[in-house]
Amino acid sequence: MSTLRFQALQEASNRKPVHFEEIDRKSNLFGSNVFNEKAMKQYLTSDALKGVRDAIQHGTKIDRKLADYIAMGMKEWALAKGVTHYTHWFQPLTGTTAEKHDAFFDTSYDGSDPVEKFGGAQLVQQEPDASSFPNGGIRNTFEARGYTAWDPTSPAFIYGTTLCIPTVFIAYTGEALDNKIPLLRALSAIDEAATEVCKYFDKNVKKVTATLGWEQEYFLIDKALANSRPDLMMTGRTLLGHTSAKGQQLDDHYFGSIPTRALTYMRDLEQECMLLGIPVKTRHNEVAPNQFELAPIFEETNLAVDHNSLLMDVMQRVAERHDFKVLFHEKPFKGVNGSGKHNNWSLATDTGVNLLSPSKTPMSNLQFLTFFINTIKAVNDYETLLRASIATASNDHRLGANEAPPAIISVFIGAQLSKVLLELESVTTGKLSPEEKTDLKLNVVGKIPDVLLDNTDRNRTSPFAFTGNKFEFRAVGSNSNCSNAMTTLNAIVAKQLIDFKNEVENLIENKDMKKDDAIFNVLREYIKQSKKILFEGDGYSDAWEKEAAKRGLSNFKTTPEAIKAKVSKQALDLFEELGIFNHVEAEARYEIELEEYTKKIQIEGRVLGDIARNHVIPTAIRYQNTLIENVKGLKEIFGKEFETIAKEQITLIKEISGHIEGINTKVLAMTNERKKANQLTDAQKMAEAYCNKVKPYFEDIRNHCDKLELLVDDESWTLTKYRELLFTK
Ligand SMILES: NC(=O)CC[C@H](N)C(=O)O
Repeated sequence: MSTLRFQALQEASNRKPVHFEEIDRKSNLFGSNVFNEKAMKQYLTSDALKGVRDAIQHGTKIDRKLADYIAMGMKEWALAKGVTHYTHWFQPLTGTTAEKHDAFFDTSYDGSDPVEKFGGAQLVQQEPDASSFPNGGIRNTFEARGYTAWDPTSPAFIYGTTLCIPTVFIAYTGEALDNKIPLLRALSAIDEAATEVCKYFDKNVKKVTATLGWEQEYFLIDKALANSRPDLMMTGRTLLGHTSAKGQQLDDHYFGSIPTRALTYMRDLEQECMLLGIPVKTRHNEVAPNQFELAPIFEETNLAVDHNSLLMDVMQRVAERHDFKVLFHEKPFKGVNGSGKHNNWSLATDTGVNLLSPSKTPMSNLQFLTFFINTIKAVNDYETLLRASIATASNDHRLGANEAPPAIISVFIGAQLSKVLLELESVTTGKLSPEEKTDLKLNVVGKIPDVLLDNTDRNRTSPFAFTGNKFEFRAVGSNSNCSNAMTTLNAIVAKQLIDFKNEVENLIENKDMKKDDAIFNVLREYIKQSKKILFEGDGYSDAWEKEAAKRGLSNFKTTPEAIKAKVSKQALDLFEELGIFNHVEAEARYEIELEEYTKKIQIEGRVLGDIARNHVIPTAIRYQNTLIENVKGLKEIFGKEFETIAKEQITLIKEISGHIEGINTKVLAMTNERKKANQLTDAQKMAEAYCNKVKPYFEDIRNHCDKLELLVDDESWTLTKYRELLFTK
């Protein structure tokens, strides 16, 4: 009998929910481990507090002296909470978070005078030994010149006994080495561009903040069971495994109550989130068995991205206490729903207006339409770049499969707003008559809040859907750091708003138009130019693939194809113009992503080869031997007659041999393709070889293994099965 699988099953079925009780109500706990306004007021001098506030609100630099004062306050606060270490917490291009802890504890040169020390220098800058973080050739490994620098816009927090200081990670030569720097640059670009456009409608607007509310989907699998699967442990997904007879067909998990163990985990997790100031609000079961979702209240984008990265780390740690393993992979199980991280995005002014929310007056609705239509136009013009921003080896499995949006980027706006756009499309070219303007304001623009009240339609098949007061970018993968998608989205909309302003100004200055006329004229043209991106139908259907191709929309099914858009002239110009990436940075990131893709497929190929040959084949042979023994026995007893009696067994023996042969040939062929691919020196070509030559063998090998799983005696099958992974609660 296969020991590991059955031991794991035994362990998992003996589990009881871990005892957990909330220590206080959420509102009392919220942010207690965050160096937020409340803590700063208590621990900082008024000058230091003002310094931090100015840095957050206006990007003002904090000088060294002030940094010393802030550090002093931060240290006192942290020590009072039992903290012993501090770390610069950053997000290198690995997609996860990194940290190197240092103790506050220090001594004088001769070892006397032990003290707790932490000054402005330690707060502001550190040089981690970061030579092995991906940098795409920006730095040589032998000169690990990268440093981390404090990002005061995301507050420091305590996790365990460590004070974590959110930082950017930057090369000595100034290039960004992380996910945060480009994001901050994009956020500042959209702030500037959107504020300018807002001034057409309200002169008091001084700042526009991009907001983000992510939804994190994940699978929760019993730790013992997850650990019993080498593929899950090494790659985050199952590379083989026959579909369970029961999957998500009955929707009984989706619409059922949350299983007790999972719920206890969620409560514990939510408490941690409260302490860390992550405003989680929603929890529920997701479509596939053992799949769940968690969502917070939206926040400023930089903070929201930090919170999501932190959350993913915390989720895994809390899961340990509950004997779970969290799977963030976009497609851990074939044949059932995968996991996304839908990014709900909007823009908010410092005067308290959500720019993507229609309101009561025609004027503010014209503002809404301006931002709404500009966003559509941005997605229309940069659909390939947006697709590239969510491209990863793991998300490739999800896009277009089992209730996940397709790889084609399109925008859903609902029937009502489609009607509004249709009406705006026919406004007069040039100056509008007073009657037309009044009519537009009263009957089209002015009616938007009412139409939206009835606009309850949602389209879950759309990768980019308007949902009443925000856009939901649904194509983002559950395992991704949101910053890639958010940097791109905010950048393309920023660029679009800059162009819009220029075009409106041009009409005002050179065509003698009034502001409103100019705005209507430009918007009308944008609507006409953005038709191809709008799609209201079923994004999962084959008909849409055909229609999208006719419209000239891209449909990149794999990462190597999709990410080329990151180094297109259009993208390089955009990033350069907005100061988000220079060409070196953009090229470096593209290389890093290609390399990451190649490595992921390489690892999967190796793990699959290993499991197929070292687990599946020996198990199959053992079972085949049992059958052979059985046939021999039957022959002994029945003589010639055995041929009829042992017919089924003989067929089975042959089938098993066929699959064994299939596995061996395919694994060998795959290994050869890998060797060939490894010879390639061009990163794009290598990734393509892994994608088009190596990866296709995965399905073949898997098919043979999965067939064997159905043939071989359950008792001797070593790999924990889909039904066990998905239905053990
Ligand atoms: N219910 C849903 O919205 C399913 C979403 C799906 N899990 C995705 O990958 O995006």
